[in-house]
Amino acid sequence: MEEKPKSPHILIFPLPCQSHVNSMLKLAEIFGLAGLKVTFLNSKHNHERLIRYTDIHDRFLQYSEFQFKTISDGLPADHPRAGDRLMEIFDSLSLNTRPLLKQMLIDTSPPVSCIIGDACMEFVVDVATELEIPVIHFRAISACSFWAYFSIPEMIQAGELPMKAYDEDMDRLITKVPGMETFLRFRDLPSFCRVSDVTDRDLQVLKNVTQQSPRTHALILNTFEDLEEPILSHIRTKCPKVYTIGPLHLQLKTRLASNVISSSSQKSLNSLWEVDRSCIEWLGKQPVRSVLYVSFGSITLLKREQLIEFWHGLVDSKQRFLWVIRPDSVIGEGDAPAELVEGTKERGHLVSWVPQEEVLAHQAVAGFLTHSGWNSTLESIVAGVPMICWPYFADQQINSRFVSEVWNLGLDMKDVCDRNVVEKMVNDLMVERKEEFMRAADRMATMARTTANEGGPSYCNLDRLIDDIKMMSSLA
Ligand SMILES: O=c1ccn([C@@H]2O[C@H](COP(=O)(O)OP(=O)(O)O[C@H]3O[C@H](CO)[C@@H](O)[C@H](O)[C@H]3O)[C@@H](O)[C@H]2O)c(=O)[nH]1
Ligand SMILES: C[C@H]1CC[C@@H]2C(C(=O)O)=CO[C@@H](O)[C@@H]21
Repeated sequence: MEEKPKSPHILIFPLPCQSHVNSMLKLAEIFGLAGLKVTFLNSKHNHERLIRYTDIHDRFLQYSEFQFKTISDGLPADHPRAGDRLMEIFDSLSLNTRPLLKQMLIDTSPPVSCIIGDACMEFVVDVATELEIPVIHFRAISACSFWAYFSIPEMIQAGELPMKAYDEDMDRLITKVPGMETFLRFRDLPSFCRVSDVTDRDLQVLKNVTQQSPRTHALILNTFEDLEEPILSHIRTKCPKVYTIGPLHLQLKTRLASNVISSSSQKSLNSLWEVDRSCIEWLGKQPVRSVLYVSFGSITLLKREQLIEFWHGLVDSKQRFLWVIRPDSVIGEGDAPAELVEGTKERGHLVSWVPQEEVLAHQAVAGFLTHSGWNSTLESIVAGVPMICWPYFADQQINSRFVSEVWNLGLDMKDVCDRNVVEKMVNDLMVERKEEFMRAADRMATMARTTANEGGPSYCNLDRLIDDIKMMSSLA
């Protein structure tokens, strides 16, 4: 009798950072919908907060072949895991988590047939190779950011990195990122490139992890061909097998809607904090397309003076605004300054955490002042909402350049925090150039929805990925 092909057992392991967890959790749920056996490996810290603030366990109970496992990220419980201190996680993972992962893989039964690992974690490829388990990389950033990181060795070789001195010409063009020679400035590079010494720890970490991706069976990117094809063709010269499956949040929604069995709620899993739904009621009282939504993601930290500059610019713009100020996001303070809360009542609404996809889809929202995190950028693209970009760190700098100069979906406020600039850009986006940006955003939103709908390129790529994983497992 023909031996039944082995069914895959996939271990999905994100960088223990909220947005990476949430992206890969969406992929995991799609695998659950496809009936695959999945072990989702989350850090203890993040899993406890997911349990506390979402319906994660009930939501995944319906997938009989799905299990959560947790692992220590090696950081103390009170570590902020935000701002630039987040970079400390890399050493901790490599030192503390690596041996735990190896032992877990040895002990897991049935054995793991394929690891989908966050491409930020170099040690995963090393451990998997030692145990002869195939690895597929998932990188939670844009193709353009990935490609800039991948080109760091060439930039160093050509003397384009590091910074020359602190009076560096931040607007000098970078020529060693193929496909970006005509518009990429030094200031648009990932923030880890703003160093005067190429041995800088963070630069080395990001350079080295990105160079690992060609070692893996394939690379998964949460993007789509219509958005980044020119850059994807460059990446494919180094990583031949790239699966573009984005926008992932839209793919999941599409697949949940067409799955008669799934009882999954559409409630957001993007929660490391209590979601405040008062914003939806407040939005319901605002005129159509009248509100600027303001949020800087799950990691950004702001100085008090920066917060005040944004506040004056928003109030002076005379536009309505919904502003997320995350509980841990103001350096040296707890919540937002009292005078800011008091002075905001007339046209603004302050909240600590919102269901962002729902907010961006609301008819009252006409613009998004964002830090250009990749998930926020994709969510804004899908919702057809133009952006003002104020990048904080990592891949955000290059995302904001593409939003403004390549995709024409908004304005880049990089490296500036001034009330007059905030006021002017808000008025440009919400009044002066509103129709222009809305038209461009609507065109891109249509392309995003087409690719993620059944039969679209991203949808079909994800089906191909599932078939690829099944094939790998049957050959194991
Ligand atoms: O009130 C809020 C604010 C944000 N979000 C969600 O939180 C996520 C934020 O993700 P993202 O926009 O990617 O920003 P970060 O949390 O900062 O993400 C980190 O990880 C990303 C890759 O996953 C990188 O692109 C970013 O630069 C990096 O900072 C999004 O899905 C939002 O929908 C909410 O649900 N409610
Ligand atoms: C901790 C940050 C360093 C880089 C990581 C990342 C990436 O995939 O390059 C994006 O932003 C952050 O989430 C991670």
